[in-house]
Amino acid sequence: MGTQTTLWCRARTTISVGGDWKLFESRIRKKGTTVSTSRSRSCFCSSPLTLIVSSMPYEKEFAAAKKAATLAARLCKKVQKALLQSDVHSKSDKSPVTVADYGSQALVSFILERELPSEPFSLVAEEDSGDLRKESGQDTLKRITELVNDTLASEGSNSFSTLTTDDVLAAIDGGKSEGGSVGRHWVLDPIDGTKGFVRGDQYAIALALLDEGKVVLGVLACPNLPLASIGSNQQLSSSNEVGCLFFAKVGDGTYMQALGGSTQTRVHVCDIDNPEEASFFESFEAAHSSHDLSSSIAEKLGVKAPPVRIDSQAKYGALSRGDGAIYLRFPHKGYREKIWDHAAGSIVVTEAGGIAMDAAGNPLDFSKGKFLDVVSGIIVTNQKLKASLLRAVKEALNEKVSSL
Ligand SMILES: Nc1ncnc2c1ncn2[C@@H]1O[C@H](COP(=O)(O)O)[C@@H](OP(=O)(O)O)[C@H]1O
Ligand SMILES: [Mg+2]
Ligand SMILES: [Mg+2]
Ligand SMILES: [Mg+2]
Repeated sequence: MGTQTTLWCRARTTISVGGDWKLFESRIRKKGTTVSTSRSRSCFCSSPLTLIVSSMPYEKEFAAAKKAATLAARLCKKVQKALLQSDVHSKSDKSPVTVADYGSQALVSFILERELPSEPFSLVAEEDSGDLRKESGQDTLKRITELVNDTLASEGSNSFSTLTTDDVLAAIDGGKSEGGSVGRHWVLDPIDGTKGFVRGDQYAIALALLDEGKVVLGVLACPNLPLASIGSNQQLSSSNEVGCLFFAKVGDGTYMQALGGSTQTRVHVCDIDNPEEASFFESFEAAHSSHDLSSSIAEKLGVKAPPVRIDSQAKYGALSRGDGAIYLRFPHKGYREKIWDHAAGSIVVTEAGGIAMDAAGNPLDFSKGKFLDVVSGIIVTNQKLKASLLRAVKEALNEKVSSL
């Protein structure tokens, strides 16, 4: 728990805020006091104001998020090891969903609500319980409930009573919030990269917290991601240990540890400034992101290494520790990105020194509800490659338009 300081501001006062200064400013403005602030973090209040400044904001939330994502990863690993055909279903949009997607969502929703009882709970999550409430979904619901209870029991804590199928449905539907720019909202992708999960490849449990529309913390559990680098320019490592947990809190940097538990290490994006030395990540699925467009961008930049194609936000995690220098994502026409596919990943990369933006260079705006409206695509890189990458993207997009 962080320490809290109460300040009584009458005139110009210097205060120090651990965390996001901009967010802090907007908060005090909302309280109806005019506050002018400067970069030196001094503020002048138009009326007396009590400021409660926590030196470690979001600390409880961060701990709860790490716990929830780690347990959800345990559930997913168990299912992936012995995935049965009957565990995989098709949603109304024909995309796959498995008992592990539902189980992970129920578990994370349940744990967050239990661990943070004094906070209003709002969760924007990918799955809903519609199909599980039908007659045809009853066996699947029982299997999910078993998985959730087994995972809670494996945690060794006796504080959880066994959940019923109704509890599981309610926990899944805890994720029905629409998000937005007011207050706090958790954002969850219970399994990002379900297609990768079903194939036995990469996937991630991605959990983030929005405060006033900004991502303030993010956790990415990547059960199949090697602890050693996976960039295409890397030497093969002697270690084949897999399972990474990335976590980032605004203003505090990004850290990685083994999912099984280990000391945490601070990670940074790579500092490559010569695009020829850069390697890039993209979706494994060509249906999710145009491989043709990314190869045209890579060619313009002079990138020599072949693309690293993996599923899920594990790409953001890998980039945050410098495995590669660029992540390109260009969905096909008509697709609208969802916030849960990028919220956790974006803070993991930005706190590691990188930038996540749309193809026009605009910052990603998570404050507009479930959807993330972006111009043309999403690109992620380090500060040094930003300008040349944006130029190459612009050229490649223009060529694509003129060839139509
Ligand atoms: N046609 C499409 N274009 C772009 N993204 C898509 C898509 N269909 C599904 N997706 C999203 O791509 C995510 C996986 O990203 P990646 O390609 O990086 O592995 C999916 O997350 P889920 O697996 O959580 O559904 C899904 O939200
Ligand atoms: Mg997803
Ligand atoms: Mg998902
Ligand atoms: Mg999905």
